[in-house]
Amino acid sequence: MPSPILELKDVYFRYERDWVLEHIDLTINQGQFWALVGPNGSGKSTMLKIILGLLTPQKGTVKWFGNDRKEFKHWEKIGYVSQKANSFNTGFPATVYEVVASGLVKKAGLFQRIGKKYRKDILDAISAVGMSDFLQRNIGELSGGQQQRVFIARAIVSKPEVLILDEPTVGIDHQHVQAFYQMLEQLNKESGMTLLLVTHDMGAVSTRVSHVACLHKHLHFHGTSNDFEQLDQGDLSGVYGHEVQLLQHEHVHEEELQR
Ligand SMILES: Nc1ncnc2c1ncn2[C@@H]1O[C@H](COP(=O)(O)OP(=O)(O)OP(=O)(O)O)[C@@H](O)[C@H]1O
Repeated sequence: MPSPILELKDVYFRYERDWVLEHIDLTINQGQFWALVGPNGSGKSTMLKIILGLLTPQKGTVKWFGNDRKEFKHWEKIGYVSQKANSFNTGFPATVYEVVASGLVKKAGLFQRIGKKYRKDILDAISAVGMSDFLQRNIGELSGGQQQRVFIARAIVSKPEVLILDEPTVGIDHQHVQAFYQMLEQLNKESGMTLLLVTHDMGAVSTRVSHVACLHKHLHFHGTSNDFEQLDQGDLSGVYGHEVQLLQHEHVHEEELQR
């Protein structure tokens, strides 16, 4: 039996009068690679905040590693790369090596020098995201996609068991997006790290991930990516109504808008 890492049971959440999330049941097991997809306003960020313990659902339970969220203390097991990572201040004077090393501050202690002891961990994390050739490069000199890889290295250098990524491809140009997903796939397969990727880009991820959850207030589908691929257009329209077109072609629209 695979061990559940994250379990949401019958979760409901509202900010004001209307429910934003209703009856959410989701179990993520060790080693799985999940995509949480949904159109704008479907509740992805809200669900993420609940998962990260930043919001408390009015109903239902959230368990991490079998422990109720309120009793769960081992947040170091969870790595998180926020959407904001790719709007990094490009004037910040730190090298790739230093940015990744800063991911160890909690583990090594703020006032302790992150010395030789952790050098291998830092180099391994940088290598896992394919950035070994840029060790001494200033972070501000890198492209959006390269910066995002460095932030993932910073999140994984302390060896979390789960990595959560919120719309990680937003600042990445179109031709590098597939290489970026490939890197995540490798991270999942080679190190067995459990991944949860939040995105509205359903078409781009469904072949890379092992599982898909489609959110639009409810979880309309959650299961393996193979089962997801079997859903036909009609089923998807049933899930998202008119928004299915937007979901599948949003990246094209974005490109057109930039022209
Ligand atoms: N702080 C808040 N107060 C009130 N309503 C909110 C708040 N944050 C979000 N909402 C509402 O909750 C619903 C879900 O929003 P949420 O940001 O979770 O969706 P999302 O899928 O992450 O959207 P996007 O892809 O645009 O980021 C929306 O109707 C939104 O307007």
